[in-house]
Amino acid sequence: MFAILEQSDIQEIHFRRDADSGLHAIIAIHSTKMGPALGGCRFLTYDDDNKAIHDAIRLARGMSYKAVLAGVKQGGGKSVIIKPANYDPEKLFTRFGQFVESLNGRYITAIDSGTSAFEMDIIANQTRHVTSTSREKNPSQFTAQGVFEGIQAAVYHQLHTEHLEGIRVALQGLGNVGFALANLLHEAGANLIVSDINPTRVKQACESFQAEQVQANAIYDVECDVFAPCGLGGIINPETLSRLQCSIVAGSANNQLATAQEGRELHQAGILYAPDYVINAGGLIYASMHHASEPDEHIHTKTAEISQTLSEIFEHSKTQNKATSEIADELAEAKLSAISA
Ligand SMILES: NC(=O)c1ccc[n+]([C@@H]2O[C@H](COP(=O)([O-])OP(=O)(O)OC[C@H]3O[C@@H](n4cnc5c(N)ncnc54)[C@H](O)[C@@H]3O)[C@@H](O)[C@H]2O)c1
Repeated sequence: MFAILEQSDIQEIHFRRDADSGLHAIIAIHSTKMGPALGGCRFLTYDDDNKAIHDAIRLARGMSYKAVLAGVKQGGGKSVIIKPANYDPEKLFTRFGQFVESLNGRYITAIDSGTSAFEMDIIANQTRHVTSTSREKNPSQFTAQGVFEGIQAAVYHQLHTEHLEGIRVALQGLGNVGFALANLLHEAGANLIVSDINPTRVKQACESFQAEQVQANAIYDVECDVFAPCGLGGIINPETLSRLQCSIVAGSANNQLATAQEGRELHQAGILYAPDYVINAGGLIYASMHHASEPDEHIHTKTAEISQTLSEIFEHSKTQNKATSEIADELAEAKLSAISA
């Protein structure tokens, strides 16, 4: 286990099992150097426990990198609850809230795939170290806004146009972020090709945004300007990469690259990749700054800085002929190591 922690430079990992509620939860904390670790709570089914542990670890590190490049005073953390076949949400998330509380504020939880304000409200009865409850705005709106502006920056850099009118965007995943992003893109005049494993979401997107639909696995083959992954991670992998017919990959999903190698290969293929943890920082910015009672205008200003950071990464990638994913990692690591422990 320590080898795994060392590999990802993880500071702490906590486990909680509760037989009564069926809770099997993991909280990974990458670093608290910049402040309490903040990161969402995933509630998904996993084939085996190791996959859940790896998810928590990888995502926690991404949160540190995300926070330091977004300029918010948080460390990186993530939690995963392995979704049981049968469960009472009130009981399960009450126990999880107690787990979060037991860490005395070193970890602050938030929504992520599989959780919503409903679960956060249950957690909030047990701890104040929680964001994105129903008393707050949905952070996904801020994530979508940041991704939208990041796509604009990528299109400007790669296609030399300031407008999204007529730009073809293949959007994978129409959940909290994907659907809000589709709305913004549609309003800006982009043409959408969408996929989701949930047919209801696809139908809604087709009706609302005059989007074309493709089967979930066919989204990689769509000829487009931008491929926007907004579902789950690991979708840029040896099987999918050679199929991509886009100029830009820019979406909200965390850990889009299966390995660092795919980042290099995208660069070699001339596809501009907007590093996931940079472009999708809007939700973290909102959660962090709202938790610290900062006014909305400061939150919007900070969210708008995402596209500036991306533009700098794109420029460095061009001048150094290096993958954007490597440039972003180097930038985040340099900033993190400049902060004293
Ligand atoms: N919500 C946020 O503010 C936020 C912030 C940063 C990063 N993210 C990341 O963005 C991604 C989406 O987040 P979300 O909150 O919208 O999650 P969500 O669970 O609301 O939506 C995910 C959507 O993807 C769909 N999906 C799953 N597998 C798919 C597949 N193979 N093909 C097509 N669609 C598929 C699901 O049916 C669902 O509609 C996740 O990777 C999440 O970690 C979200």
